[in-house]
Amino acid sequence: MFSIFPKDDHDQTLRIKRFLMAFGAYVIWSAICYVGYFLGLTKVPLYILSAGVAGSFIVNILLYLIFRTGLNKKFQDKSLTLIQMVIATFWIMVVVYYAYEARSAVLLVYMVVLVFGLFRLRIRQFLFLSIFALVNFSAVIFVLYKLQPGYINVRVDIFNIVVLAFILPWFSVVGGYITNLRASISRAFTTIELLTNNIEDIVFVVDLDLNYTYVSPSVKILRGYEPEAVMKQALSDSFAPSSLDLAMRTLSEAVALGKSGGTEYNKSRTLQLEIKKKDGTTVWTETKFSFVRDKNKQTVGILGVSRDITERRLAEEKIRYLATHDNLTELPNRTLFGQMLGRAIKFAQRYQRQFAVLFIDLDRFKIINDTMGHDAGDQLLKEIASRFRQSLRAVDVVGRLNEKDSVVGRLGGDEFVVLIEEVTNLSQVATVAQKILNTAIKPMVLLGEECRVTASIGISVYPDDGEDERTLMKKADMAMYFAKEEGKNNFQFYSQNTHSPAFERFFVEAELRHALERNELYLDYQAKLDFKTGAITGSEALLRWRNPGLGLVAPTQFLPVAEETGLIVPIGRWVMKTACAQNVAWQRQGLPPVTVAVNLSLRQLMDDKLIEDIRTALEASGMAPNLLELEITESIVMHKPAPLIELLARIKSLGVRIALDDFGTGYSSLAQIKHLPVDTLKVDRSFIRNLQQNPDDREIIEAVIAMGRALSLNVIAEGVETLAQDTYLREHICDEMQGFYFSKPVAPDQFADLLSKHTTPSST
Ligand SMILES: Nc1nc2c(ncn2[C@@H]2O[C@@H]3COP(=O)(O)O[C@H]4[C@@H](O)[C@H](n5cnc6c(=O)[nH]c(N)nc65)O[C@@H]4COP(=O)(O)O[C@H]3[C@H]2O)c(=O)[nH]1
Repeated sequence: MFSIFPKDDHDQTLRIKRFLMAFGAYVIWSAICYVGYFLGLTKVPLYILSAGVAGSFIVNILLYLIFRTGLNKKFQDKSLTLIQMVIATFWIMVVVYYAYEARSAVLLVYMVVLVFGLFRLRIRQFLFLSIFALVNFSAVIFVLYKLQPGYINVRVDIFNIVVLAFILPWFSVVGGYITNLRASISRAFTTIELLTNNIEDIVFVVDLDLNYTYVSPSVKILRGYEPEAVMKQALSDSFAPSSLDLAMRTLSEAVALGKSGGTEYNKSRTLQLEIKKKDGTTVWTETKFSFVRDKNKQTVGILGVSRDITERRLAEEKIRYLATHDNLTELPNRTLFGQMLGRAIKFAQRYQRQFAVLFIDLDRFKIINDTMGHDAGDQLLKEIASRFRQSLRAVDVVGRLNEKDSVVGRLGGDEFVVLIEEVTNLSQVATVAQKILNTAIKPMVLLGEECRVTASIGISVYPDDGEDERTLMKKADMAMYFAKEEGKNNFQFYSQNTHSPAFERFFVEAELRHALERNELYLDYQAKLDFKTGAITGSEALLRWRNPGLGLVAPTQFLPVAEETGLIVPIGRWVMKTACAQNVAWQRQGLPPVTVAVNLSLRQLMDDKLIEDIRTALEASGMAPNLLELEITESIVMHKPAPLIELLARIKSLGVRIALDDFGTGYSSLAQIKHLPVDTLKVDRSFIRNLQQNPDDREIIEAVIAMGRALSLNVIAEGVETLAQDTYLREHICDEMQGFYFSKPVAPDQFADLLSKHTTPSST
């Protein structure tokens, strides 16, 4: 279809529109001429008038064709304003010639025509047009003067020429000024348009009534709306329900502050807001608000800049999700479950409600995982997780305690927890527990084979079994072990039975099995001090176990279990490796080299790989062998002397030192000690404890010191707690001491502090 404007050429369309406006002026002018003619105001012959009108129409059609063909673009003045005005001037001057008395009126019309030029012509073009007009007018007057002097009023016409001669240059100056102003405004707009077109952020301005006064074109990209469409919308229509309140509240506060002339809001404010899109979806933005102020620093509106942060939000949400959910089963992990449990406690406290925590362990999971592989194990966990989820009400929470960061990674991954809220009686909990057992036992196909797992469930109830998260988890865990002890595939409520010494022992054993991989073990170090110099000569590494359910467990409680079950071997290996690595770390911190003592139990001494383990610990850490001292209790050596002496000799051949711990209790004689490849005797703490009251203890201590001196062994007193004990031992020329009097066993950092303060002058 024909259109009077060219397609996709904004500038050319604009020029044609202007041209058509000018053409409109021609039409009006022609009509005025005819009206003037018929009213007898002009003596122009009709044929001249018609020829003029037809000529001007032809000229205008030609001009239109020039615009449509784009020929005008070849000219410097693409709008062809000057040509149009020159033609108009000529045509008006012809009419002036015939206008006689109406000359002044026609001149007035010409002045109006000149106003067009004010907006489009440069000074030079205007000057040219002015001279052209002046010459034309003067020529008309001259011709009239010659041909029809009766129509000339010399004084008036000369005055007209003089007025034109003054007015026209002035028009040129004003026109030039306006043209320059328009050019700079247009440049500014182009720059703004360029900026707003090229940034993806939405820039918008609202007035103090919260109506849009500007919206950048980028709104089309972000929201799918044309800027004009947004401008017509209410501001509140822009925000999704999740952000509507926050956005409107913030903006209203800002407006109130702006109106009251507040200055605190000077700094821009950033909010994360969800904004509606045309297609019904939403986009998350970071929107920065700031005041728009006028010259007098009065707030006149609010400027907002919205940036799309949907991807960032999604990434953040994903990170949050990953941090709080188990990857495999997508169940809440320990962290999130802990938070939910915390919330449940607060709720139950406030409304005096009961709830239950179920600790579920899959009975045969490890076997399946080991025999069928991890993939099958994962599949099983996923299946079980979805079964648990389905068998619970929506308000109940099921989580998985996957030890993601543990050394072995997957172990412990077969533990699930369930939170059953709003419990009115325990039979309700028992029903849920039974339902869980029933769903777990249902067969499933793994790698083409039909498998079954059973579950053992321990239950604790708030507030009867505990009022805090840790106690409830611990008791549910203990009850779960009790269920295992009761033959698996059953559930048990926590009760005092679960607390029997036999059960405690079982529980400690079960938990100790995971202690290493769950990083629950750590070492404290106790200083050994040289009596003569007052410097620290070494440390003793002492094993500690902190279990989430049991708390800090004393070595005397768990070491016998470790010893009986053989767990002491891998644990002892870890102790040796860690102690050597720590000792080297102190040296790297610039601290003087001191010995580190590690205790060895009978089971460790009987382990075939002991020598290899010692060597590995030394090599891995790079520690000098003579800085490692192995402590063996006197009683072990005395009861199994023959094979041990050989083993100790092999250990010594590595360059490692050996100390006899708890010395004095085994009644070793000088003759026996003589054959032992040892370096140090550690006087048992029981003799030190009573040395002031008990002369027998003093005698033993003195005998040990003498024995040590006779065999050139280092004698160290352990368990020194008082000044009196310290003084006595010092006076009896004991070599070293260890005990609470100087320092308790402490963490590595604290030991480093101690060491830096108590060094021999030569070693600093
Ligand atoms: N009352 C009192 N006690 C003091 C004083 N100075 C030190 N002690 C305590 O006496 C014990 C010294 O270690 P131990 O005789 O080798 O006795 C150790 C050691 O036989 C064994 N043990 C500790 N760590 C390990 C280890 O890594 N491996 C093996 N196999 N056994 C270890 O556990 C035992 C107990 O260790 P802890 O409970 O740490 O107890 C430590 C220490 O805290 C004092 O002035 N007063």
